[in-house]
Amino acid sequence: MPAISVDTLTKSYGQTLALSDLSFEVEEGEVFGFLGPNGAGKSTTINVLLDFIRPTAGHVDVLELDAQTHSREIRSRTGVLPEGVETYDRLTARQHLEFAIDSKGADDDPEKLLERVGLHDAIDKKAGGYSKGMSQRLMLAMALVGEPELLILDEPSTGLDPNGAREMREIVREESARGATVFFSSHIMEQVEAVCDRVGILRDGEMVAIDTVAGLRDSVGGGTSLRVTVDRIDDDALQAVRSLPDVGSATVEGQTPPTLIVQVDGSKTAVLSTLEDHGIEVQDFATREASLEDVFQSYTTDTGTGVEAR
Ligand SMILES: Nc1ncnc2c1ncn2[C@@H]1O[C@H](COP(=O)(O)OP(=O)(O)OP(=O)(O)O)[C@@H](O)[C@H]1O
Repeated sequence: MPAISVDTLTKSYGQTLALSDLSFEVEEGEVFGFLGPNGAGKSTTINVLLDFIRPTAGHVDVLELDAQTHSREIRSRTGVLPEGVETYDRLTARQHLEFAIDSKGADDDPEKLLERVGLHDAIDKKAGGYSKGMSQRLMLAMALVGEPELLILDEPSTGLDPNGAREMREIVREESARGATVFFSSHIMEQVEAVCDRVGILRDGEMVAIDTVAGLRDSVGGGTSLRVTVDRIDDDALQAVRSLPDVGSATVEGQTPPTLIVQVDGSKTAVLSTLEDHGIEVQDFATREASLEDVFQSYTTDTGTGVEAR
């Protein structure tokens, strides 16, 4: 049973087409990573799920309810960590939590929730004095109120240090273990890679890929990334590398010296010899397993090859 079902969703802001015929589903109990570069439409999608904005066309169900006509019930069963921090300067963490618990009709213990997010020491301090990371932790504690069936986290790692980011991942895992569905937008690949069952990559308002992390890696070439430092590069040589049967994508990173990042499934020597056939000197090369970062790059930059067309 899908927890979120987005069907041919289109949203225009005047002349700007933010979402174009977007369709996807998030299964109940799944941790779903929603990735995309700035301006791809992630926040717009989240705002439609919560009925903060209305679609231009299409239909969205959340927890099997129509997102537009049942938004109150959906919000009462959903925990939301919105983009940007919206704490009240004059209220303490405890007061924020009491407010959230009251408005959801829940009976959580504010102290326990703040302990979970590592903010227990600041429980009676006013949020006006909080760092960005502390405010983010507070917002996460508020999202957890009432053991929601669905958690919608918009860029949850914003402002968190590495410890905070790790704790956030642990909380996502715990929430998933108790059966919650987690929908989580990010452009931080490591976060997504570490916790998500499936990932959708949004680009210019369209879903360009949706799969498990392993599946996405395979789709860009068997999971190996070859990094080749060359003395120079030209379009002919780049195209020749891209047309090799085992190459998923090839991008140029940096110019002094130029470095090619090639997703390759199979023979790496073919890449090196193709470059040399074009009179290009290979100065250095290294291979590593493709990270989700490589996958993201190949789906969201124009310099990748036709993975989008697959
Ligand atoms: N209120 C608005 N009015 C006009 N255009 C908007 C509005 N909100 C978003 N847009 C446009 O819609 C597109 C999608 O924006 P959106 O904020 O949904 O992307 P995003 O993927 O969340 O980006 P980011 O990662 O930067 O938060 C962008 O082109 C943006 O400029």
